Amino acid sequence: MTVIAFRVSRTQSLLAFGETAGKVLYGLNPLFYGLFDSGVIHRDVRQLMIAVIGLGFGTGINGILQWVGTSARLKQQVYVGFEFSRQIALMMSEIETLDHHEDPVLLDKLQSFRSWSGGVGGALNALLNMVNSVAWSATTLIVALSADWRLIILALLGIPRLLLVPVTQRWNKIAEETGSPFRRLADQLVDLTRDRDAGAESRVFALRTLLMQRISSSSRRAQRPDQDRNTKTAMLELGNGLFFFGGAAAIIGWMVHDAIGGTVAVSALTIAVTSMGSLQEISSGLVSTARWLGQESRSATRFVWLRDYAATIHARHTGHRRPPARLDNGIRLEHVSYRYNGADSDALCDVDLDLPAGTVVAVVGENGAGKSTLVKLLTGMYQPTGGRVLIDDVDLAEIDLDAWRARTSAAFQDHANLEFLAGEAIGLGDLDHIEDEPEINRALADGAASDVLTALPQRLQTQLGTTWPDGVNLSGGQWQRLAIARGMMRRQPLLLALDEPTSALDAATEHALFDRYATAARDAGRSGGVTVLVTHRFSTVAAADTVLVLAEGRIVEQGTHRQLMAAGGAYAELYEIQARGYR
Ligand SMILES: Nc1ncnc2c1ncn2[C@@H]1O[C@H](COP(=O)(O)OP(=O)(O)OP(=O)(O)O)[C@@H](O)[C@H]1O
Repeated sequence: MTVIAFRVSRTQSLLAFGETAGKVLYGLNPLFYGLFDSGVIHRDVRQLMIAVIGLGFGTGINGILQWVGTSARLKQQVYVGFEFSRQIALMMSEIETLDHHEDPVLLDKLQSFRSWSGGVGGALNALLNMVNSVAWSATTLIVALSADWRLIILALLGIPRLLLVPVTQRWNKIAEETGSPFRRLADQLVDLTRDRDAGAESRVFALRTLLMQRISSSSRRAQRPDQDRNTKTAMLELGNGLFFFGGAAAIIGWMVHDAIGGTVAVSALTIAVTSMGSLQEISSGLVSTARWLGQESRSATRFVWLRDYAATIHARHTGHRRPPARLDNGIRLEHVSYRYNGADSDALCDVDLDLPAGTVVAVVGENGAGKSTLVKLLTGMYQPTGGRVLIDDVDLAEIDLDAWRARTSAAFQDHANLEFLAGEAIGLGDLDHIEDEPEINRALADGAASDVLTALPQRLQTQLGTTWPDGVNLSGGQWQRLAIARGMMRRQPLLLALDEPTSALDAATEHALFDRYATAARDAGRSGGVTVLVTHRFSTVAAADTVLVLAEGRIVEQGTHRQLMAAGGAYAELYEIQARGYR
């Protein structure tokens, strides 16, 4: 990590070492104090001059070097902090699947990592502190020993404090990890107070007091391990301080006794007294450096854990085959099951299914039936825990996921409200055409969203989102239609997955849109692409080539609208119930 820190900004890293030179100069001060006392006692002007120049020069240069070094360190810390945030974002975005967004262990680790990212930013800081402390302690020790051998005992008195560092490190690690879930909870609750949509609900239901209570209680629970750790560390430090200063007082007393007897020079006594403070400071410096290093190494361990986690997921998906240019047979699910991490039953269970090339498939079913899970397996967001998804007879696990994604498109109910320029928010659906206005307008038309654009003051150049200067807010339905248009950007995808993208639209608009998808899908039949539409509205799916009815993770009915109606099963019954509701 230190190497990365050094690479991020070499100049600042090198300037930061100015402090080390300053520390060496500062370590010579006891020598000049001793010289000064001796000069006064022996009325030696030369000694006095050297002492005064030495002290003045050392202190002045040290001040400048400290200033240069500290400013460089601070800048360095910010640069390195950014670099590590960038690397985390890169690692997270490179993970091909979505499982990690739902893994509480990973989320807690990420929280610890974020909360203590100062430790990462301070990688070089910790190293510098160590180098500074070592340079300073070596200079001080040489100066002290040149005055009196007993001063080595002063240095040894700081050792127990250093030996106890692993104990405090353990306390720190426990405190950071125990507090992490509560810190994450507190952060999420604070986010709820900032989020506009959650803000509406929290006002309607008068949740302010409850939210504030929960924020306070989770913050308290997050801080409690820190407080316990601080109390224990303070007690330990008190013990260490008493031990050091008790021992130091005995040694100085011994030297004073000898000075009165004339066997120790007054200058040596001065060096002893001034060194005592320095040695205590040095031992504090070394202890806090060791703590920094400990925190740094814990952050590094989490960083490495995250990197290994990302690599494990990468390794799970080793597929490197290209997806076909067009689908001849279509997509087949062969005894596919999927169970979420920690769940005790399958969300999808032994699904055996053909989605023929060029067809439009509607998926219906009650809440929790497994519809979204099916879509996520088709788009490769999750890998089946059993069975295979075959793309023209090739297992999706053998296909390069990035390449597969480049040939698929989607729109989701939980779409992102991308607060970019309107044109970008749509064009992102196909990066090669992000600035291609005709294509963006075509996608808007295919997604029945052209009128959303008409209402925007600067059309495609309109900034979306009122949190930005001149930003425009959209209604839930308008955001959703832009998300659908984004999904329409890619021409002739092999899979177009539409997971309830029309839930915020009225039934008539959804019906019209779905008919349009069906026509577009048949027109685009040249690529053999499969269109999968998930919906709760049975009335909109009549145009589909196949309707799948899912219940509790299984396909319970399958056929055309007519066939299913004629069969008089669950589909026909639910269709009738919904149709009565609309009459
Ligand atoms: N991240 C998750 N972790 C654990 N279980 C999950 C997760 N997501 C979904 N499930 C469970 O898997 C099952 C299927 O969920 P899925 O979201 O696929 O249903 P759905 O048919 O799309 O529902 P809806 O119509 O409400 O969107 C449900 O029992 C749900 O509780």
